[in-house]
Amino acid sequence: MSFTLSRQFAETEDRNDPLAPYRRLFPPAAERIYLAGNSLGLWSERAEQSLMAVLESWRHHGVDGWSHGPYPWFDLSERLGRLMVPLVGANPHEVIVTGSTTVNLHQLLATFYRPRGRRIKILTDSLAFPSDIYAIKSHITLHGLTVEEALIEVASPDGLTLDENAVIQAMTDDVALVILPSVLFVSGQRLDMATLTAAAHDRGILIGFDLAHSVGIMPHQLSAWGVDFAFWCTYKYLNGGPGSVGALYVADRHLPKTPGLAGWFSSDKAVQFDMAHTLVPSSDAGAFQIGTPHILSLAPLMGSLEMFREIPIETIRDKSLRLTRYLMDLVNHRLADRGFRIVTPLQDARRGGHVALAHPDAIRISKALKARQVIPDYRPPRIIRLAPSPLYTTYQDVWDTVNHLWEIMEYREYERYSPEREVVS
Ligand SMILES: Cc1ncc(COP(=O)(O)O)c(C=O)c1O
Ligand SMILES: Nc1c(O)cccc1C(=O)C[C@H](N)C(=O)O
Repeated sequence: MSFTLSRQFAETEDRNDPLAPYRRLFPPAAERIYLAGNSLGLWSERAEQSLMAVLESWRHHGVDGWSHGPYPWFDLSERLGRLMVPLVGANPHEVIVTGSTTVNLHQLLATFYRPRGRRIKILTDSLAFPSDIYAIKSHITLHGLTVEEALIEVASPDGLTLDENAVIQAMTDDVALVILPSVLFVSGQRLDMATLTAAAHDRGILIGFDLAHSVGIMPHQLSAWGVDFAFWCTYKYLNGGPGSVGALYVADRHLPKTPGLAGWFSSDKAVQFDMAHTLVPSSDAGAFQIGTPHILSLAPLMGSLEMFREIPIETIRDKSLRLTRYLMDLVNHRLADRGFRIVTPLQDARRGGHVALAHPDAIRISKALKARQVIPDYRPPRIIRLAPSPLYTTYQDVWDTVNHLWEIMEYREYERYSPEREVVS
């Protein structure tokens, strides 16, 4: 066995890892091998500290917490938006922390989907996250159109990945809007957002991306690529906690813009408390907020985003790629002939932060991993997703995971588990 496949290699990599000190800030990472950070990132001490600070501010200041204390709540969404700017490659006024992935997509569809004449269609893909499809269908029907006439879901050649050329070919002159994921949630394929954006614009089509599976794990250049809008969550690689507030980006050239769904937090902050019945929308992305920010669901994110302020996103991407490459190498060498197939693209530029393994016994293997305190998740069709999170996953975690898989297969341990799905996974 070559040195790179040995556990000593993993130990050496961990010793040389510039992000190693951050793992100590995530105590649960030492209690199990947590590889579900692409679903819900782990609790950190920093997140707890900022949550406690907000609770203390509420206790101490009451209603004055909106304007007093270490983190006044009134413009917290804007300030957190600015912390997010380096992660998505935008200008500060283009980003706001608000809503959730799905709610933000509703807001952006309400704002940017304007079917006119022949251009009535929304182009998306057959592998998109279901919530995005439900939101898109809602807006099509709200416009009095049928899904059959106005939705294009580009087919996948293999049920797991997309061919970007096929997506571009589907950008016909009846398409008004393209909505795509940056990284496919099952296979982990990363789409070429720059090329897709240029192709959409060449054809006079607006384009927006769901960044749920790429934010916090890789750099983006939304402004430079010319993306019209984007939306994402903060509870995966950004570790904001369950249900933490999401975020969105709207390109400068679309600002100022009246939001499709307005509320009093869409207001220009200088006049919001005039309580007038005519909305004066904020001139920046803050206009796409609706009601009172969910401060308790923003609070942990403040502490969590401090870590991202300290670390260049390129350093995170570098470790992420090294971890996933190492994982795939180990799977190829140690689990050959065990029925696994890596469905995530092997090229660095074409994959996101997780590795997806197809196996006929994926559910039972996932359960056997969990029983060994290794936390993956399962997604149809027969996919085990493994997401190393650079702030807290070690190379030794990766080596140990593959070793657990080897033992589970060697001793047929997975046969002890039922193939029934769990309700939430
Ligand atoms: C790609 C993608 N889009 C949308 C969602 C829905 O996010 P939310 O439930 O926060 O609206 C998720 C995750 O749940 C997701 O992974
Ligand atoms: N948002 C989630 C939830 O509320 C419960 C369980 C899982 C989730 C997820 O985020 C799953 C995730 N979007 C996925 O990639 O499958």
